[in-house]
Amino acid sequence: MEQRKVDVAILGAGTAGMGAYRAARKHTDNLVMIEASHYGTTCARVGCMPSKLLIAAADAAHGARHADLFGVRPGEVVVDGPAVMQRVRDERDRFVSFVLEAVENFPEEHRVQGHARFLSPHRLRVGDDLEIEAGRVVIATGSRPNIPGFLKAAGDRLVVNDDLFEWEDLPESVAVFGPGVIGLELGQALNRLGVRVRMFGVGGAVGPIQDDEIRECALKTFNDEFPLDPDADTRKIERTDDGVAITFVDADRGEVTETFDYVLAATGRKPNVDGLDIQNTDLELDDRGTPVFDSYTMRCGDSHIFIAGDVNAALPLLHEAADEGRIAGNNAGQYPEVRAGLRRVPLSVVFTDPQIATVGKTIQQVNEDCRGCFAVGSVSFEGQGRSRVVGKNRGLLRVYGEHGSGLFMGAEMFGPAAEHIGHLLAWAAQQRLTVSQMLAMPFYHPVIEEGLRTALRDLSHQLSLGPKEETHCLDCGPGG
Ligand SMILES: Cc1cc2nc3c(=O)[nH]c(=O)nc-3n(C[C@H](O)[C@H](O)[C@H](O)COP(=O)(O)OP(=O)(O)OC[C@H]3O[C@@H](n4cnc5c(N)ncnc54)[C@H](O)[C@@H]3O)c2cc1C
Ligand SMILES: NC(=O)c1ccc[n+]([C@@H]2O[C@H](COP(=O)([O-])OP(=O)(O)OC[C@H]3O[C@@H](n4cnc5c(N)ncnc54)[C@H](O)[C@@H]3O)[C@@H](O)[C@H]2O)c1
Repeated sequence: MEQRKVDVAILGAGTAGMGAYRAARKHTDNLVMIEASHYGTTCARVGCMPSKLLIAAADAAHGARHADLFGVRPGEVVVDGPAVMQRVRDERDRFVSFVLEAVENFPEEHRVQGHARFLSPHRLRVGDDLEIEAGRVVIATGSRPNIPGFLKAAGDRLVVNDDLFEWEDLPESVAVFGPGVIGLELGQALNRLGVRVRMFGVGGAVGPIQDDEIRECALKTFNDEFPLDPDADTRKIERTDDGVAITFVDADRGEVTETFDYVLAATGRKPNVDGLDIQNTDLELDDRGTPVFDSYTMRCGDSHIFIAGDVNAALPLLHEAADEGRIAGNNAGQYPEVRAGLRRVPLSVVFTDPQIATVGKTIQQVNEDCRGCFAVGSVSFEGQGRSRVVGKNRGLLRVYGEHGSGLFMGAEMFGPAAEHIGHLLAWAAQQRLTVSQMLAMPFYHPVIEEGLRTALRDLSHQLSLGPKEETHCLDCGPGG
């Protein structure tokens, strides 16, 4: 058995692990980054990037099909499945190659391949023939799809996001289980590429939406495109000669059976803690078996172990994994000195059409923090000038502010350009701006952001800080 002794060991070479490695290396050259599988990160290989590539193809098809709105008739729209999937893979491989290049630039002695697990708080076993004694450890092992047992009846036709990007062609039909972020993004994209899609949820959830009015609006809009039951009653799943037969209760038709080529499990992700023999660390675990940690230092209890990225199940997003990795790596490197790192205002974007953005506190958190003393401003994008001009006039934005202080607290949006408006709102929340300060900022004309101004004016009025928003106000140009 080979033995090594290092100052810092990092488990996982994803976004969080690589960030941790770079930060820790500023403090010591005696460190290792251990990767159980492929280098390249979840984001580039099977996550953010290939999903957005598929969505880009879907947007192109959708745009061509709806050009008629503008009097433009491109003719029959043909989706060439193999060409769509080829571009997804080619561009994906390009993104992955940049990550691989970065890893190859790390000194060879810093890179170890094999599955790591704890033998004791300071000792790690990697594969069968390496033992590492580590002064400090960063756990950055990511997450994997969580597949409910009943979906296994789909047999070889059960797929997760990783499999989908390897398809050589588009199938005829896909049943998507889980209308969460992954299910909505991939399901809508497949549907727009001509694949028959039906979406099955549980408990009524739609993506990350917490505001009931936004959820209603999103649910109705998605259902105009493909059937999405957020609380489906699925009776039976069976692998047949033709694919997968799913028996479920349809609101209009009662119990029906529909056959699909594939079942996509998008039913949430599971932190990769279970393969770590975490019980050998003596760390305190929460009721899901995840180590209890400080979200500013990423330190587990008062130990020498830090945890960053999807594995801690707190904010499973790319920019959060990068921040957490940096904080964890820095603290592991300079241990026993441990410092709080910069955490940002929560921001998430779902790349559906319309997009979903959530910013700052949820409506439930605002209610709790303000003890009920808050107001909501809103705007519908149906009549909003710029949104109508570009034919993207669907959706709703709701902004939350505190009575008295006039502080902007958070927002949820289902609408056009939510990826951009979400950023403006997150920057305002992080600067702790009041609604009046936000309204003092410039707004160009005609832009979708004028819709944000309308929502803020409404909020200002609801907080008794400003007049009622005029309908068709002329200083905003038509349709603010
Ligand atoms: C389909 C999809 C789309 C997404 N889209 C977006 C998006 O648009 N925007 C966004 O912000 N986020 C998105 N995400 C989320 C984002 O990809 C993750 O939050 C991010 O990649 C997490 O990085 P990580 O470093 O924690 O994990 P990973 O990148 O998964 O890295 C963990 C690494 O640890 C390794 N590992 C596991 N166990 C061990 C072990 N015992 N020993 C050694 N190594 C081990 C794994 O092999 C893996 O390489 C998406 C995710 C998916 C699945
Ligand atoms: N645009 C982005 O930023 C982006 C894109 C994709 C993924 N992600 C990240 O990846 C994480 C994981 O995504 P996800 O979509 O797997 O998880 P999720 O938690 O967003 O959604 C899972 C969905 O599956 C549903 N579900 C659970 N069990 C079910 C069952 N038995 N039948 C039907 N539905 C069921 C849940 O109610 C939920 O709606 C997200 O939380 C997000 O942080 C982000």
